[in-house]
Amino acid sequence: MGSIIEVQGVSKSFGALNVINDCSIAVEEGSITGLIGPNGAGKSTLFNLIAGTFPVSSGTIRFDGEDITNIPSNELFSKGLLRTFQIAQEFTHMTALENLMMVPPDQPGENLFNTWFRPKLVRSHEADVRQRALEVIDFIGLSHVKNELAGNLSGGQKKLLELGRTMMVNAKVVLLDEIAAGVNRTLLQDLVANIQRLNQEMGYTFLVIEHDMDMIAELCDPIIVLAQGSVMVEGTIEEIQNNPQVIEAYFGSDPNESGAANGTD
Ligand SMILES: Nc1ncnc2c1ncn2[C@@H]1O[C@H](COP(=O)(O)OP(=O)(O)OP(=O)(O)O)[C@@H](O)[C@H]1O
Repeated sequence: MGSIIEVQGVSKSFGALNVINDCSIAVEEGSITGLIGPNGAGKSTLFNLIAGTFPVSSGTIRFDGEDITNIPSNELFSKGLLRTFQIAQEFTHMTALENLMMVPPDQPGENLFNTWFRPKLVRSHEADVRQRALEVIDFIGLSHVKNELAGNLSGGQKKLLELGRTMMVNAKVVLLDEIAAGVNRTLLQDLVANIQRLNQEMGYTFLVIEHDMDMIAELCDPIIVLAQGSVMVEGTIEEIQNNPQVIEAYFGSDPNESGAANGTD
């Protein structure tokens, strides 16, 4: 398979601060690609550029062969490029199931004409969406809390719900930004298993920013290491862990003191 995301020679500055410097990455379709790097390396900024949250200063970004440089995030969302950041704004006063049902864009119910003049169409569409939401909530293992308010879910359950929301639309690529943060080990295993299932069974491609190196090691191949806004090295977990440049970037000149490549920060 070819690349589904291609970042070519992208730079981004905030005022005088050059955060992304002539950066090029390619994300293979069907992969779970990791993006790691020391604090301040520019990982989140690169995500924001890919997801259309910030405009690039220069360079091009392609998604599924199409030039998407500076296309706004809502348009990318409908093309199937999703970032959990934008779907994390779950409505805390709504139930877990309702949160899933809120996701599909262009619901007939949102159209005034349909609501007033074609109520049957709205009702049947709602029934389809509800059925889909029930399947998704079962898939992610949250059926037992489907009627719980989203605000009452644990941190890990919210992350699973965020992942579930990507299943309500036809996602092709999902950008996961530190999804393991604050999630307990049991739910982390559920998250990992669900990401792998979405990858294998539904063909999702993932680009994953993660500080949890166990999760990176379990999930990601290849792994791209970003340092000072450019790619330092790309490879398997073994290649990354044994790369002297990576060890230097993370731990400075004396890796042995820090227990190299096991806890990134
Ligand atoms: N909107 C912004 N305006 C100005 N500077 C910014 C902005 N966003 C990020 N930066 C700066 O860009 C640099 C890279 O930040 P970024 O969050 O992309 O790094 P990161 O690799 O994701 O770091 P971390 O691992 O700590 O999350 C930092 O120096 C940060 O202060």
